[in-house]
Amino acid sequence: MMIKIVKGDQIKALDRLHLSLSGQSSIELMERAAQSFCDWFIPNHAQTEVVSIWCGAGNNGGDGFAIARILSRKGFTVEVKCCFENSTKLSDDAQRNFERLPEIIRVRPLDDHVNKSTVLIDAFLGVGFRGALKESAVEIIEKMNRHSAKKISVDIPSGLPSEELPSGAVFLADVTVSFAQPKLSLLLPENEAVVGELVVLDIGVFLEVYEGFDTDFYYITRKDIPEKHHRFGRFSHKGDFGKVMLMGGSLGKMGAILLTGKSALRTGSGLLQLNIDKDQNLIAQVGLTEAMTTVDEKPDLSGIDALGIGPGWGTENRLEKLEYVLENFSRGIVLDADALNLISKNEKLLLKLPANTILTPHLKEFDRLVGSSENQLERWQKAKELAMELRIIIVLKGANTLINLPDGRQLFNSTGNHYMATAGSGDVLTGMITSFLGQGYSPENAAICGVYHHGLAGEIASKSKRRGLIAGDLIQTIPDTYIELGIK
Ligand SMILES: NC(=O)C1=CN([C@@H]2O[C@H](COP(=O)(O)OP(=O)(O)OC[C@H]3O[C@@H](n4cnc5c(N)ncnc54)[C@H](O)[C@@H]3O)[C@@H](O)[C@H]2O)[C@@H](O)CC1
Ligand SMILES: Nc1ncnc2c1ncn2[C@@H]1O[C@H](COP(=O)(O)OP(=O)(O)O)[C@@H](O)[C@H]1O
Ligand SMILES: [K+]
Repeated sequence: MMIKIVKGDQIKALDRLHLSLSGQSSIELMERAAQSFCDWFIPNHAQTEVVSIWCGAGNNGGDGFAIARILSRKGFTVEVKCCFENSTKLSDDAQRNFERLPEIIRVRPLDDHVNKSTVLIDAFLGVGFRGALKESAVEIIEKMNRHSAKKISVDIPSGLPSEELPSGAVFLADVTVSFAQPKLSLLLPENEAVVGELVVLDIGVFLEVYEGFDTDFYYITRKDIPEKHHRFGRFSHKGDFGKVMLMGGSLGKMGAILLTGKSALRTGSGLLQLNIDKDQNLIAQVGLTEAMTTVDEKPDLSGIDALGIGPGWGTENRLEKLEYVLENFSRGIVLDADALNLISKNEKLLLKLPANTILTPHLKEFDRLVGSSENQLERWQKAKELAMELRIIIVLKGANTLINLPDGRQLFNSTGNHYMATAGSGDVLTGMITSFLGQGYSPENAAICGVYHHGLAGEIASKSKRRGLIAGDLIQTIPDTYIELGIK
């Protein structure tokens, strides 16, 4: 069961359902949210930081008061800035947490001067924000934005609607720490400057609770992955791990298909065959000793469990070969890079794609396929429609890669980081997804596991490599992703 990305205005109902199922009280859930925030905050910040928490009158403010209490008890210097008039009635849970503020915390009224804090936490408006901002709220947001401190939003930046782009003043966060599930607007690239780094914290909302909510958007988390993996036994042999064929590479671009091939092997493929140009055979054989090669224009596809096509391939004189494959193979195909570019130039190929073919375009490749979009929301919609119409899977790559399934579900990935924006990292993904297909995973699970492990490899590798991360590091780190997830 996967977390759904429930709309902002459904979150209250979601909470109610969780509370009735769990027997928890709303104040306990708020405490859990505040505690999770602090569990993330404390190891990432020195105790010498001076923290100013700007709290509104709703439950977002309630989170802020609870965070203030917990951080103060942990030794941080904390002050609370009340972003409401004295006469304002606070929400019940906000009021209770306001009353629980320890005396050591300085509580500043709305009109008090700006202080010398080094971290500003925005707990002013959360998902309960509706309509146009009141003038007084605009002033508060602008005041927060002028502050030179590091800026962290609780749940969502104040003024940002849950599903759209901001239409007025909005808090500009360096980091947004969201609870339970990311709100859709946090995943829009257009909102990057508003959201900053995105952290999503599990606050223990029961997964069953999500079932009744109507949305096609899902969020893939760590919990979803182990159950999707196949188990292999003591008597498993290399045939059980699948035989994959990869087509790609061309003069000057052999590296791409070699990366894809190494990635497939590291992901667990039993047998790998590279189909490459005849004059590039030596490079392939020397570059990847574990692989077999074929140089046939119409290679024998019998016995192949999955095919990955496109990295480094070029589009010159490839049309006939791609048609041959699409007409003669339907066991599991991943199309990437130049295979996608070839389809963009020959749209009729789209109609030849066997059901459940996996396409892995980055944004530009996707736009080449379907035409440009005004914004990311429109692009997501087009990806969904195309996947449904052709009964295929479209893996729209980028931060929070979006997997579009034939039944209309759209799954956002939660792993990965910007250090993965380096040449060849998409080729690595193609190898991983093809490998899982070859190991007998359903196309949906191959796409999910491929994308999740790929991003996780990026996270693990970037701990030591940072900006120096290259695609080869991702490949070397694939085995660590199995260890990290406890998959044998
Ligand atoms: N499952 C969850 O997601 C949980 C959510 N909690 C928190 O609860 C928040 C939602 O709380 P609420 O529903 O009380 O709402 P918020 O606190 O987000 O917003 C309500 C407040 O915003 C003001 N407001 C709304 N629209 C405005 C406008 N246009 N201009 C100026 N002011 C405006 C209201 O007057 C009210 O004071 C979440 O964002 C999160 O921080 C947590 O406490 C517990 C668990
Ligand atoms: N900012 C980012 N955050 C997370 N993942 C990213 C980011 N930038 C790129 N990636 C991932 O890296 C890969 C890049 O693929 P692609 O653009 O095809 O690269 P190449 O063509 O060089 O192989 C994709 O899987 C993408 O999701
Ligand atoms: K906020």
